[in-house]
Parts: sequence; structure tokens; C-alpha cells
Amino acid sequence: MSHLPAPLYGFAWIFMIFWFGTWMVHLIAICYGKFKLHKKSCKLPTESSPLPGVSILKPLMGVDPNLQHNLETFFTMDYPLYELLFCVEDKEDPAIKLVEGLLEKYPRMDAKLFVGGSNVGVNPKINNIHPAYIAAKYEFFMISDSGIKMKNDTLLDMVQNMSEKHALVHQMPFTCDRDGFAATFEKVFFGTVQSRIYLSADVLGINCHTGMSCLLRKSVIDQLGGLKTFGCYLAEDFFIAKGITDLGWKMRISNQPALQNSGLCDIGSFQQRLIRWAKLRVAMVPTTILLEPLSECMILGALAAWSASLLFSWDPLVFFLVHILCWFLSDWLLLSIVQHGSMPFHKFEFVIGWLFRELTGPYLFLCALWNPSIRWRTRTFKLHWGGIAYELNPQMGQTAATPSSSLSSLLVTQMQPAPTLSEEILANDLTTTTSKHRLLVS
Ligand SMILES: CCCCCCCC/C=C\CCCCCCCC(=O)N[C@@H](CO)[C@H](O)/C=C/CCCCCCCCCCCCC
Ligand SMILES: O=c1ccn([C@@H]2O[C@H](COP(=O)(O)OP(=O)(O)O[C@H]3OC[C@@H](O)[C@H](O)[C@H]3O)[C@@H](O)[C@H]2O)c(=O)[nH]1
Repeated sequence: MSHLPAPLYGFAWIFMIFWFGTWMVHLIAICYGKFKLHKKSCKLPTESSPLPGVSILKPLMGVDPNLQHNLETFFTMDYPLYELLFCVEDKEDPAIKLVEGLLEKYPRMDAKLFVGGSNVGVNPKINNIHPAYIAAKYEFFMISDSGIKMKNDTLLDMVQNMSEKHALVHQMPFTCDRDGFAATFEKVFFGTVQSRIYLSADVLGINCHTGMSCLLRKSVIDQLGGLKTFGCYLAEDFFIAKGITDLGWKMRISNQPALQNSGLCDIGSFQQRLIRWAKLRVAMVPTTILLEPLSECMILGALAAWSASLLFSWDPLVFFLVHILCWFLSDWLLLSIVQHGSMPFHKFEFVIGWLFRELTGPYLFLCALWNPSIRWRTRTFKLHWGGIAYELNPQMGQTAATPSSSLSSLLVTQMQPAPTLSEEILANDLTTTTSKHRLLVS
């Protein structure tokens, strides 16, 4: 033992401590998941504290086979007071017709459609929803991505999690039950590695906010300068949460995980999405360059097995195999807690999905490091360290509402400054309303 250089022992101890810490993360996630998720709140509204109104902002771009069904779940929720604000950038987007159909089907619903978006920054989602944010009439507003499906009581659950100390309640990303291996892979990803980090981060107060479904206090976001403050970032979710906690407010997850139910579900685009998210994390929190690969099951298992053989002369192969078996079982347990019901796939499919996730995870992370440019829907971006984004090759004179051409790749434009208040008021004044369809075009 003494003939090996001392730094090797140092590394071995570091890996062993990290390995132990990671198992603590597993334990925290399982215990907290069991305690928190799928619990019905007993906090009922009273006459003196009725349920608050909520403005729901829905950024839409394109139509997929599940969109109609997903959007319809927003019209049928058990919640007394809310408005639905649908947002579409492109005047030719087929989502407009779909929303108009729903507005006609549910004429009594307080719902509007905003077409044209705005140009308050580089983030196309923020640009899309900004007009609706300005028009939102309630103190609480929700940002809900197009692929989200609601249960009857999801909004109620989120509101009940919003105490007077909280300014952000977010849903932990998860998925609906859908057919096919891609759907299994998505469920395994969100129900294991993502839930583990998300749940432990919520317990430890670490910002891990993924903004696909979140409820916010408008006065707090206004205090931060409005939603446009976050238009310069692609990861607006991370910076919204940071801004809120920097002001001393708290954030937490709701009891129900978010049910992503996009009608387009394939391995390739899901992996591209994971790569895009990893690029955001690397730019925002550079320590993840080390932490993420180290916290992968196979890599950590190999390093810990080497460390255990060096420090305690344990058989590294046995250590590695036991580590993988325990990790696998712990992931199954966590997934079962998050799913809270029968799995839509056979255990054997879980084994394949889990192995596929564990073996491809480090590779996807490498892909993210290899090519830092970020493709999101129709546009390509790059990030500065820290997270400020700029769009690659936007067409000159074009608003952010129009997709950029990938041919003009030589042009690199910095983010647009946020418009002044007077520009914004002007933009609002230009908003036209056709009351029949409650369609607002800016
Ligand atoms: C001693 C054990 C340490 C464990 C270290 C764990 C290392 C982190 C590994 C993976 C990070 C995965 C983060 C998953 C959620 C992020 C999903 C996502 O990328 N969403 C983006 C798009 O919506 C969003 O903009 C990003 C939001 C959050 C980024 C947070 C990055 C910091 C991650 C560090 C978390 C450590 C938590 C450790 C808990 C003990
Ligand atoms: O150009 C765009 C891209 C996306 N969007 C909208 O933004 C929402 C999220 O888009 P996608 O489903 O493509 O992307 P993701 O699920 O990966 O988004 C996620 O990652 C990036 C974060 O900034 C988001 O908050 C988070 O929701 C959708 O509602 C989509 O319609 C736009 O309005 N315009």
C-alpha cells in the first residue's frame, strides 16, 4: 500500500466520499419522494381566504397529435378562477386554428389567444409569452409548456403549495404513460436520474428549477423587472428561480409531478433535448462539468471500486457489481414512488431502458461539451459563460417572432436590449382584439 504515490490515496478518498454522498442523495430522494409526492393537501379554501385567481400562460409552437387533448385538460380543471392565455408567435402556425376551435368549444372559458409574440430578448419562449404576461390580470400566473397535461386538481395542488413565504411552485418533470421504447426511456430518465436530483435539490434548497410548469407571483417578477428581464437567457427558468430566492422568497415543488404528454416521442429528439439542457447547465453552473459525469452510475461505480480496492483491498469487480445492482434497485424504487401506480411497461423493458439511459448518459454529456451551439426548435443559439445567450444567424430586421435562416450563419448578433416602457406601452396599444375569437395580434 505504501509504495503508491500519496496523491492516489487522496483521489481514492475523494471518490469514496463522493460515492457515499451520492448514496445519501439516493436516500434523500426516496424518502422525500415518498413523503411529498401525490399527497392530497388538506388546506381547503375558506370564506376569509378563498382560492386566488391564476393567469395561465401557454406558449405554443406547432401542433402534435396530443396537443388538442393536452390543451383541453386546461379547460376542464376543477378550479374556480383562472384565465387561459394562449400564445403563438407565427401568424401561420397551425396551433392558432386548434386554439380557435377550443375557444369556440368552450365559449364560457375566460381564454384569449395572443398572436405575434414580442421581441424582449433572445429567449423565444419569453418573447412568445411576454404579451400575455403584460395582459395577465391575476397576482398568480402559471407558465405551462405546450406538452403539459393537467389533472383536474393539478392547479389546486400548485396553489395549495404556495404559502406566503413562497413565490415559485414548480412541478417536477415527469411523463404520461405512452407506448413505445422512446416513452419508456423518457419515463426512466425523468423518474430516476432527474427525480433523484430534483427531489434532493428541493430538500437542500438548491436551484434545480425546470420551467415547464410553474406557478409564480407576478408582483415578485415585476419587482425583478418583469418577465423581459429573463429574455436574455435561454435557461430563463434557472434565472427566474435565482432572482426569486435572491430576493428572499422561497420556492418548492408541488405534490404532483408534471405530466409531459407530447405527441411526438422519439429517442433522437429526446436525446437532443437532453443535450440542449446539459449545454445550459454547463454554461450556467460550470462545476457540473465535473459533477455530472462523476455522478453517473457506471463512472462512479468504477472509480469507487478502484478506491475501495486501494484503500480497503476489497475486490473491485464485486464492489462494482453490487454498486450497480443497488443503484438499479434504488432507481426502480424511486421510479415506482414517482409513478404512483402500475408501470406502463414490463420490468424487462425497465432493465433495457435503464441500461440504455446509464450507458448513453455520459456520451450525451460529452456531445454537449463537444458542440456548444444550441439548437432550439427553429433557431440556433450560443451561450456566454454565466448563461447570457445570443442567437446565431438571425435574419436582419426580423423580429424574434420569425424563424431565422440557417444559411446566414456568418451573422452573429448579440441580444437585443429590452424595450423601454414607452415602447412596450406602444406595443400594447397596437394590440387589436376581435372579441368573437378573443384573438389578440401584436
Ligand atoms: C455528493 C453528491 C453530489 C451529487 C452531484 C449531482 C451532480 C449533478 C448531476 C446532474 C444535474 C442534473 C440536473 C437535473 C435537472 C436539470 C434539468 C435541466 O437541465 N433543466 C434546464 C432546462 O429547463 C434548466 O435551465 C436548468 C435548471 C437547473 C440547473 C441546475 C444545475 C446545477 C445542478 C447541481 C445540482 C446538485 C444537486 C445535488 C443534490 C444534492
Ligand atoms: O421557439 C420557441 C421554442 C419553444 N417555445 C415554447 O416553449 C415551450 C418549451 O419548448 P420545448 O418543449 O421545445 O422545450 P423544453 O421542454 O426543452 O423546454 C424547457 O427547456 C428550456 C427552458 O427554457 C424551458 O423553460 C423549459 O420548459 C413550449 O411550450 C414551446 O411551445 C416557443 O414558444 N418558441
